[in-house]
Amino acid sequence: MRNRGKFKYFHLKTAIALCKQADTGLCYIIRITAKQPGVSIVAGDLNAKKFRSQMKSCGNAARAVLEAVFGGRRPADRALSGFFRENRQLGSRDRQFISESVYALLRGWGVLRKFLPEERRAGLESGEIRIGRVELDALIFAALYLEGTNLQQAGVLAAELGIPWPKPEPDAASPYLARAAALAAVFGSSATFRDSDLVPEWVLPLLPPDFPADRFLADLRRRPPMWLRLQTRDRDRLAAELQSCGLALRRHPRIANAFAVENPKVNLYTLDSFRRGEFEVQDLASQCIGLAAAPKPGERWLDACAGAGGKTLELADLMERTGTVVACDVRSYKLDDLRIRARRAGFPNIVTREWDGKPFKGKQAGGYDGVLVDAPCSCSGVWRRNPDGRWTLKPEDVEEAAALQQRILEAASTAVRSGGLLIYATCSLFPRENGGVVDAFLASHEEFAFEPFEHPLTGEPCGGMLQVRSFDGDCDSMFVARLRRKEAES
Ligand SMILES: C[S@@+](CC[C@H](N)C(=O)[O-])C[C@H]1O[C@@H](n2cnc3c(N)ncnc32)[C@H](O)[C@@H]1O
Repeated sequence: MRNRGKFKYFHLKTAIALCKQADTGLCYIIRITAKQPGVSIVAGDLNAKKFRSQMKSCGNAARAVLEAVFGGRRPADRALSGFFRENRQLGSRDRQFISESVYALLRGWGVLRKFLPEERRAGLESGEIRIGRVELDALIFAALYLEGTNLQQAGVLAAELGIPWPKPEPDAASPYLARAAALAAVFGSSATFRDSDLVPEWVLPLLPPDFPADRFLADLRRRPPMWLRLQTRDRDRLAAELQSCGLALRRHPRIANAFAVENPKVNLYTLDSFRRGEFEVQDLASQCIGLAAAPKPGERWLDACAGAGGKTLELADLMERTGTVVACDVRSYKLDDLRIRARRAGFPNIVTREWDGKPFKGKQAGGYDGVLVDAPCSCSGVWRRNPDGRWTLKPEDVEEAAALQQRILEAASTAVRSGGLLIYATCSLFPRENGGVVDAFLASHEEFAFEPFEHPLTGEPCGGMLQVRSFDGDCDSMFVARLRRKEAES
């Protein structure tokens, strides 16, 4: 750090510095040019006073989220929405910065936790101690620096905390690990880092044997884009309308209804097109489940684990609003959201029903052309969006999930008619919950067999089971199996 009159400079990169004007508190990212002595402002005027108050809220939010997550009370998304509900004075920019910082903290936790002394780390992760304010601010700075996306804020934080700007080794093979090492140097930590720090140690051995762990781990460093599924055939008109609202959209090359939002800064839920039910936010991997099921118009389908109905709506849309999709869930309150979504889009072919999770009887038994079982799972496939799950899931949870999935698949399969389809899906990456459950089911159900289908994202043939991976489409990861019940001999 250097003092020059009323400016203080904090070096960010070789030729980039953060400049804080002492009298006004305004901060600038500046470029120091060799040709033209002096400086040019390249980013922002960030008001340090405002930023300090934003940081205070950010620290409060981060503490509330870490305590909820590690105390086993609530997942991060719910803890953060709770914090925003209790702090209604926060504007949309504050919320965005807070949310980005808290998620950066959780995404990089495997690296960042190494900067804490062992005892404090253990106490914090077991929910027994509160994290100190300075410690928390330093971790937020480290999280922002590590991801390299909010460097201006990281620069101001470093200045406030008196942390020298880390200097990563230039031309390192992994800039991310180089930034982690540079942080360790400024924190006086002797920790060393590997890509695999981004998940607990037990995770990689449970992935499929040929799984490209390097690509999986690289994806865990950033969240996937938001994906929309358009629910109207008038796609060009809707895409143009969304673009005119300031959204930058990228259409998936193979799936006509799937659009990535490159700049999710607009509140989608306030748009007229959303109120008309013309699109839903649904990850690309999740959209693959409906496409693998490929229900036909006029058919009768059962969505046995419908929850808030993301896939129910997709099935109903693929059926061109004809036939019937019966949406069930053992937690009937979850169907409330589904009803609202179905009404908003005016689907005439969705009905909801409670289910006790037991085998179907009477007319329901064998009463459906297709049954979808989108089973509750470890959710390891959505760790890009919900990074806290990486730090709270235990190996025994995977075993428990597999046992539950087996029971649900067994019970739901009774609703498939002779010659009908049974689709099993999870948002897990672990074969124990995926192929393991399907193979065990088939071993005691000779009347079902795999049915090949096309990979919705690539068009490649799949032999009846598919793991959609995050790097197949910059999305979440999901598993799907397509089974057909053999025609009964008459
Ligand atoms: C992965 S979520 C479903 C998500 C939903 N299909 C969607 O696309 O939005 C799994 C659902 O299975 C339900 N479920 C069904 N049987 C269950 C059981 N025996 N125990 C726990 N959850 C069960 C959960 O309530 C939950 O809503």
